[in-house]
Amino acid sequence: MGARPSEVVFTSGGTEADNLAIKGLFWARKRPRILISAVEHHAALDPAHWLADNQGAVVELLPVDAQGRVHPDTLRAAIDANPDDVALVSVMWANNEVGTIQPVPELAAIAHAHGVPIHSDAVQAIAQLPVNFAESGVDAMTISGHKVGGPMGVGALLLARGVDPVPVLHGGGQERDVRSGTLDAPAIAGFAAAVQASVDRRPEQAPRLAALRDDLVSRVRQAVPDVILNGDPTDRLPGNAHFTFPGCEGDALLMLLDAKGIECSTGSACSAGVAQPSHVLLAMDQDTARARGSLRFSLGHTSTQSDVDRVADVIAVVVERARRAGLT
Ligand SMILES: Cc1ncc(COP(=O)(O)O)c(C=O)c1O
Repeated sequence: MGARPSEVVFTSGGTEADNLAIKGLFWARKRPRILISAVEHHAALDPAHWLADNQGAVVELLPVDAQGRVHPDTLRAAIDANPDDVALVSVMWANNEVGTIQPVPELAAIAHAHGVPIHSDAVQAIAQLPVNFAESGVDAMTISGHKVGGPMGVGALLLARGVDPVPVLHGGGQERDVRSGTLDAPAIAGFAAAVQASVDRRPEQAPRLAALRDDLVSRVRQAVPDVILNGDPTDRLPGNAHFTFPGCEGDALLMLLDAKGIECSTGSACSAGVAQPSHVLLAMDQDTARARGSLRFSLGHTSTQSDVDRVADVIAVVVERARRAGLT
């Protein structure tokens, strides 16, 4: 991934890596403003909000366009307002709900032009997109084992040389003294193998997934003509298709599809079960009803054409039934 061994700080997963980057850089920089995109995963948003509630941080949510992208001019204007006050910037590589890819190298160049460190959560991206830590220009990058087919409970913060966040965990001084604690070597070995396999296989997997996803999108559109594809139509994670089915409750769709053996997700998988419209869709200027009628299909290395065929075969009937059940 373009990181030197000394730039890999192992953690217990993406959540810890995001917390270390955001809290640690905020504490190290001793400046108030945290510029963070409005569509981040809660693992990045919540530590920023916690710092605002408890440590005097000023969190500025960078707005996104209707496709979920932070425009470079938006970041430039936010930093320019007072460059000396900015502790850090955090913008994810690709969104976990709608799949939109952010212009991270461009954003990194803007942050660096002002001497501000930038963190990117690349948890969703590394198996599906060419992500190179050194070339991206970011100072800190979050990755996680279980999103690349590796074990749960292990991840890493890639941390450029000379970037020194204040530790969240203090103790034995492991991992550059940034993350103390005896490392879970078996989990790390599994994580390393999974990252290696996913990076090696990406050149054939990504186009295969994109073709399956495109087929899924076009057949869902044929079956449900008023369906809306959320996120960027092309510049998105190859395995992501995120739809709004107008007039439906996402949870009703989820249950009807589950009964037919199809697993998908409303909102972020990590926050499913919490009956709130997705903050990502709301940030994309969607109204609550549209946000609540949304569903994400994720394709991965085990997905096949017959999985897509199955969705295409049942989606019209399922949507019809969910519409009759109505919005609550
Ligand atoms: C974009 C993103 N960041 C962070 C996380 C949290 O990672 P972990 O579950 O390894 O703590 C997730 C998990 O889904 C994610 O999708």
